[in-house]
Amino acid sequence: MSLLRIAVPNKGSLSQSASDILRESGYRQRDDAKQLTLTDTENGVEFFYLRPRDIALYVGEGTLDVGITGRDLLKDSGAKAEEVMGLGFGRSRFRFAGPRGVFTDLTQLAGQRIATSYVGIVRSFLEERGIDATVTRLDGAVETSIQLGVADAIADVVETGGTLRQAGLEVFGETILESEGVLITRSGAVPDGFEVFKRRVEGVLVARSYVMMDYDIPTDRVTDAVRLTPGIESPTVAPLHREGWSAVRAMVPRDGAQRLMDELFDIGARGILLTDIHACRL
Ligand SMILES: Nc1ncnc2c1ncn2[C@@H]1O[C@H](COP(=O)(O)OP(=O)(O)OP(=O)(O)O)[C@@H](O)[C@H]1O
Ligand SMILES: O=P(O)(O)OC[C@H]1O[C@H](OP(=O)(O)OP(=O)(O)O)[C@H](O)[C@@H]1O
Ligand SMILES: [Mg+2]
Repeated sequence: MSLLRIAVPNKGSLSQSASDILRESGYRQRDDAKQLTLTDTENGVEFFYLRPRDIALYVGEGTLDVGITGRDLLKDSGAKAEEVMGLGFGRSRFRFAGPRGVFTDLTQLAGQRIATSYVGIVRSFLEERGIDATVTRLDGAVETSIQLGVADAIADVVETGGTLRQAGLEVFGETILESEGVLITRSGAVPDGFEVFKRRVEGVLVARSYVMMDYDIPTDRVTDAVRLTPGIESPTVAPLHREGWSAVRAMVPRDGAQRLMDELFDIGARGILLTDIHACRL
């Protein structure tokens, strides 16, 4: 059987998190940052560690079957690859920014020079809005280009906003794109072995966002309790040895789990336990 060929970021913001999610999904990952490829025959996959910016290209061409990259990089590449799912890490916003107090509106960009590492995204965004500006590609440290007189405004990845602040810049206009790490395949293609890979990764994402909740409750209040913890399919309800009591087990979203415990306690639940889930198949 042929191996599923997967592209993984070799450097940058997405690299560590991408390897982590693959490892949690049960795949082997390199332990030397200089390693270029890794074959995991047991799991039927082969990993290629590549620049995140190049990954959509390889996948779009069909050279590699699956890739992990940023949504912004995928969009910027114009490659014939499509997002299968967001992976919840490497979250950022792609924004226009300029010197403090200079720009308030996107229309002011007309006739200006804009520096960015994401020329594809910026050009199509401006074109859609009929704004005519000069877009210049820089490799990085885009924030400094205004001070150096190369550009009037920039478009760049903003995470905490710290870099912009340091450069005396501020964002303006609507957010161009909300980005995160994404799983991609060639447009319209479902490579052999992809379903299993996808299910494993999905299992990790669910395990990260859900926890298992167990509690005991008087049987006459089970209906109310189950309304609070409906689970994914439906909660498990089992009789306790103690007459008139039941045990309930259900997966609940990690966010808000503490509040849920308070509410369950209020309606009479006791022995409420929260447990991490490490992996699952739904
Ligand atoms: N704080 C951040 N800075 C840069 N990119 C980020 C950040 N957070 C998430 N990302 C995402 O990482 C991807 C860019 O990865 P890439 O490796 O090209 O650049 P990088 O993380 O800036 O690394 P470097 O510039 O050090 O090579 C994009 O999808 C971007 O949205
Ligand atoms: O909002 P913040 O939390 O400050 O993060 C955003 C900054 O991080 C990235 O730069 P990076 O460090 O990758 O350098 P680069 O510009 O050379 O890519 C990005 O290009 C922004 O400059
Ligand atoms: Mg960078």
